[in-house]
Amino acid sequence: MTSNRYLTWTFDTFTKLGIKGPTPLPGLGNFWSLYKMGMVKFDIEMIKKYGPVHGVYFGRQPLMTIYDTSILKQIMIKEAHLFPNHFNLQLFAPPLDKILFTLTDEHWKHVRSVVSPIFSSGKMRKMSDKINKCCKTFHKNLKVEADMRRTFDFDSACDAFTMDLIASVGFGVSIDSHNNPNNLFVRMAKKVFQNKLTLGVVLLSPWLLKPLTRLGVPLFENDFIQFFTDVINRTIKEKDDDADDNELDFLQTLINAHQASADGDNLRGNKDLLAQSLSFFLVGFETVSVTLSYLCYNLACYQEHQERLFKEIVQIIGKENPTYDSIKQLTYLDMCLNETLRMFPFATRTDRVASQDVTINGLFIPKGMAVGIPIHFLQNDPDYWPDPHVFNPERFSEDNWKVSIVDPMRFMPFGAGPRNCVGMRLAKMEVKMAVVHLIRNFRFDVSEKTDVSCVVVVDDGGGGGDDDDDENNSLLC
Ligand code: HEM
Repeated sequence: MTSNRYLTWTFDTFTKLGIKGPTPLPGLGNFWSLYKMGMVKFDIEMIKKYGPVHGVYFGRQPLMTIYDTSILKQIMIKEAHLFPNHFNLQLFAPPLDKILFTLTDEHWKHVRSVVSPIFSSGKMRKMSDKINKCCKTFHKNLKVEADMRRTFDFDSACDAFTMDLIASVGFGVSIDSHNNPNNLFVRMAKKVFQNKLTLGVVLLSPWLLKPLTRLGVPLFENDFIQFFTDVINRTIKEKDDDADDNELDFLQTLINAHQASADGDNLRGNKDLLAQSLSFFLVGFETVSVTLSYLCYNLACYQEHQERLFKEIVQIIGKENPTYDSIKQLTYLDMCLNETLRMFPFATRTDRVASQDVTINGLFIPKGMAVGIPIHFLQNDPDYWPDPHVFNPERFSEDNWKVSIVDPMRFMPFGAGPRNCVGMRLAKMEVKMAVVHLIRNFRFDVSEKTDVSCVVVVDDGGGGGDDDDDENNSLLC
């Protein structure tokens, strides 16, 4: 039985297609096993047990997990027009139901074409100053900890840095959230991820969300939405037509794009505008923070790679502020970042939905079927990546990448095809510029006190970065 966009729940959906999978629980699908094991382990177990194409029930939605990269290439790239949308759990109430990630078909195409130029290389170049400013605040805050030689939570420091970035790059607001946790912007932004009740519902029975939302229980608190609606309305009102292009933040650029067409309908109304601005928080905050944190952790664990990276940074960037163009020369940094994204991709999986019945490489995929793409296991399968848990940036050296038979579908931390991550360029630039500022000033080491999130920066890296004139920077984080 097929509905307009999704397949409806029937126990024999996969049996009819001749596809194996774990037995679902009535009403919960395979949620219980998924909840117990976590997404990554669940994917690995299911692939081992039921093969590279198998069926699971994600709540009420049958979902075909596909691990075969030749089929994935067709779905995500070559035949992407047949799989234009994400599987939308319809978690979000307005206006968040309009964020790019959840939009579908023509509406998605339209908004993506408006949003994409915001992430062009030209625009990225103009972002450098703002990012450097946030990096310097980050460095200053870490130095305080270093001077006191105390252990602290590096993840939280990365969160604060990323929050400053979003406020500055996204909304043109300059903050230091590490030292001002009670700042209104910081408090409102933190509310994004704080509604525990509805998050619990999302995990256990997502289909309850719609009725709950109708009863007035939103996924996100209303004052958060109201705060950002006011920011946007104020910015529209105060729009400065003579503003220097370098000064434009994303919100202002979006507003310009919105108002560029004669009918003002480039983004369909302020709701689209609000949604795209808010999506900076939903998709641009934790992704960058976690990636930066893991990269520094890897460098702390593998001192020889940190040393090599330090030398590259000192040689190529020296004391200068890094820029969009200068960081392109940091090939070893690129390798280290890629290897981190391979080991710890923020999105452990992504998905697509078939818009019509289609047969790919002999596999029949009915209209409305959701296809699950297990990014984490594709990038960590020991049969393909030897010693996948070892941080080995050499895997991404130009020579190895060229001569080895690396299948590009086995490295897709930002997804693939027309529906890939629109913010990839910005994300990579933010992480790399932060690493330049940190590594030339500090040396990261693993703390003996804690295992994962804390690293110890024992001394000034000796790179003499411009961030600080003092010698002997020492830091525990
Ligand atoms: C290291 C950081 C990041 C990672 C690993 C990441 C990863 C991803 C992935 C895997 C997807 C799904 C792609 C697919 O299904 O093919 C995605 C989509 C998306 N990302 Fe990112 N992302 C990051 C940072 C950002 C940032 C900084 C922004 C914007 C400020 C952003 C905006 C988006 C948007 C808007 C989409 C939806 C695109 C669409 O549906 O057209 N991401 N991201």
